[in-house]
Amino acid sequence: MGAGVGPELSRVRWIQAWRRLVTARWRVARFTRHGNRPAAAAMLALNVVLGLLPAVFIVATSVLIGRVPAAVRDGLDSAAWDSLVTAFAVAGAALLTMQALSPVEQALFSVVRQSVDATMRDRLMERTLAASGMAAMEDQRVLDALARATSDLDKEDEGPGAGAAASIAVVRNWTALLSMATLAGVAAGWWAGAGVALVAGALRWRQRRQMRVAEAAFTAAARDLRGWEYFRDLSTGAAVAKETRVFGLTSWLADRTSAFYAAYTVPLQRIYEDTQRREAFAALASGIAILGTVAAVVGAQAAAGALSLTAFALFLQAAAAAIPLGDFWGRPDIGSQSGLRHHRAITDLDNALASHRAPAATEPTTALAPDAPSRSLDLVGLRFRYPGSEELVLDGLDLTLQAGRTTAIVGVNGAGKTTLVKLLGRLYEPTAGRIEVDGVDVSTVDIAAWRRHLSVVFQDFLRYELSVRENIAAGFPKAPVDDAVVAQVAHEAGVLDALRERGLGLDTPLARVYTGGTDLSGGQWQRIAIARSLYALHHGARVLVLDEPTSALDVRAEAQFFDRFVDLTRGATTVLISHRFSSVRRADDIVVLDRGRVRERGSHGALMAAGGEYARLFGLQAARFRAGLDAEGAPRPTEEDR
Ligand SMILES: Nc1ncnc2c1ncn2[C@@H]1O[C@H](COP(=O)(O)OP(=O)(O)OP(=O)(O)O)[C@@H](O)[C@H]1O
Repeated sequence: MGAGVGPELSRVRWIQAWRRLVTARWRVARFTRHGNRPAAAAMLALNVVLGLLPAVFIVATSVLIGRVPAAVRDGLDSAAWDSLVTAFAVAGAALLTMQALSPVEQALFSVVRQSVDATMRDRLMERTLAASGMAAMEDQRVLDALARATSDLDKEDEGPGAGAAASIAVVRNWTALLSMATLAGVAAGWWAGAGVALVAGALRWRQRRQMRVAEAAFTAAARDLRGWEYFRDLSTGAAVAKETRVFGLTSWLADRTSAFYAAYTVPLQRIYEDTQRREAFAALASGIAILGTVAAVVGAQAAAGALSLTAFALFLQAAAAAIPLGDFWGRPDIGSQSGLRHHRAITDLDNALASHRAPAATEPTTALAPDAPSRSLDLVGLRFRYPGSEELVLDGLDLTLQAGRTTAIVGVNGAGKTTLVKLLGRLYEPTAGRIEVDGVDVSTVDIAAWRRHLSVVFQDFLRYELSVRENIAAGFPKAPVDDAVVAQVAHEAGVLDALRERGLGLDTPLARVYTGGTDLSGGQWQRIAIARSLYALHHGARVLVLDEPTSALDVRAEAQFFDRFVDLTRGATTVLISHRFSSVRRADDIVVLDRGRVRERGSHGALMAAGGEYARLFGLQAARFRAGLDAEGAPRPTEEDR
């Protein structure tokens, strides 16, 4: 029984491998559905024609050669001469048509490639943005597949678009190869045609195998490739120019870049050389042996007069044209290999993202009142550990945030403050426990609807290379920009005055790469982020979360901001995270977070009177401020110093 299972299993494996190969190629070809279909159809028709034209040329020139003896014998007015001229005209027309159609085919290749790439880019964005939380974007498998799926987009000869276009372009080469083998068969017998097809096919197989082996090595080297790309961009990017120069990191960066480059290219090169040496030689030697035998037999037949001159010329030309078609096909080969790579990356990405997709809701989502929370936001027994981590960052946190009031959260580095912000934004789901809005478990609320209730200033907020207006209006992108509100919140956040002092306005691009553009100081950027969150409040957000919103503001600016804080937040439920006790003291409620739990809680007065951790830290900071030092003990800079 065991003897029978082996061949059966290997047959099944072959069938599976073949199906995988064909299915993947078919799927890559079907990328064309997402692009310019008329261009793809025209390209297909053109490639069939271009694939047949060499055969037309070879038949015509063979007929021409065959007619030469008769034409020479019978003279210019003979039928043989006329047919020689006709054959010459057909060969010339075939050649000229090939020359004329090739650039049109190239242009259609670009149209198909670009149109497919544009759609695939949008689909990739949709896929990744559809992941509602952060866990997917921190998953190595997702990041890896995403990097592979995006790395070839918009390249001239690589990517899904080039893959789709290449699936059509290969039709030309296969048509040409098959027509050459057919011609050789017609001219000298089926066995001669089969010999030509066998040699060209074997060379083709070796070529594709070499590409597959290199591809596998390339995939294995993906990590080194990412390292190389990272260090290459780092060493040429403007963002790091200051630090690399000040710390003299230039040669260190250059060494790292070269090391990663070598790590990913050297193994590839070795594989390439190995397969080139062993297999190319084997394929070439067997090719020469087969083709040599076939040519010798055909030549002997011709010499014996068993083959006409036309048939002999046809065989020779068809064989000579077929063999190079077994070699590397350039654009079609690079494109189809890259298309397969992209297809694999997309499949991997979908699989990796699927594990992060929330299970389909079994119950209808709960609707929130537009003014929720009107009573409270409750964190109930909240526990959380980051995916892949053992450490419990939040460990049974119970906390009620009164609606319309400001709760400040303080705590040492790593206490879990920012993690709490992420959970409030549902960038992660709690490991246990829940967040309730007026008694409604927020996990039962539509995530987009909940986020519309929320406005957040993240510690690492985004600095868009857009105008001041667009940077602020990003707080509520769903509605047309409301200029009056933009100006109002820019004024409230203190950014308008700072810009006007420099002769700048809301239209100023916040990037030096644009004409009239500028960059802002750290504190000024922070004011933009505050303005953005206030803009969201104007558009219906009810919960405002500020994670270290004034860390880059100077003392005077910070004091001014908090003087108007209650007025600015207009009764929103506000969570303020800060290391600066001077800014949290005015909060209605202060919570000291320690290792993911509430350690102390109360008003500033109550906590000071209790003489606990808050009082100790407050006293420490106040003493440092009196000594002219900041919270970390360094001399306190002004905003303009930054
Ligand atoms: N994405 C992440 N994956 C794994 N662990 C993380 C991640 N982000 C933060 N942590 C860990 O979670 C803990 C809490 O981090 P968190 O950023 O919430 O602290 P924090 O109180 O905001 O600190 P800080 O005052 O320095 O901003 C830390 O131990 C941190 O190392």
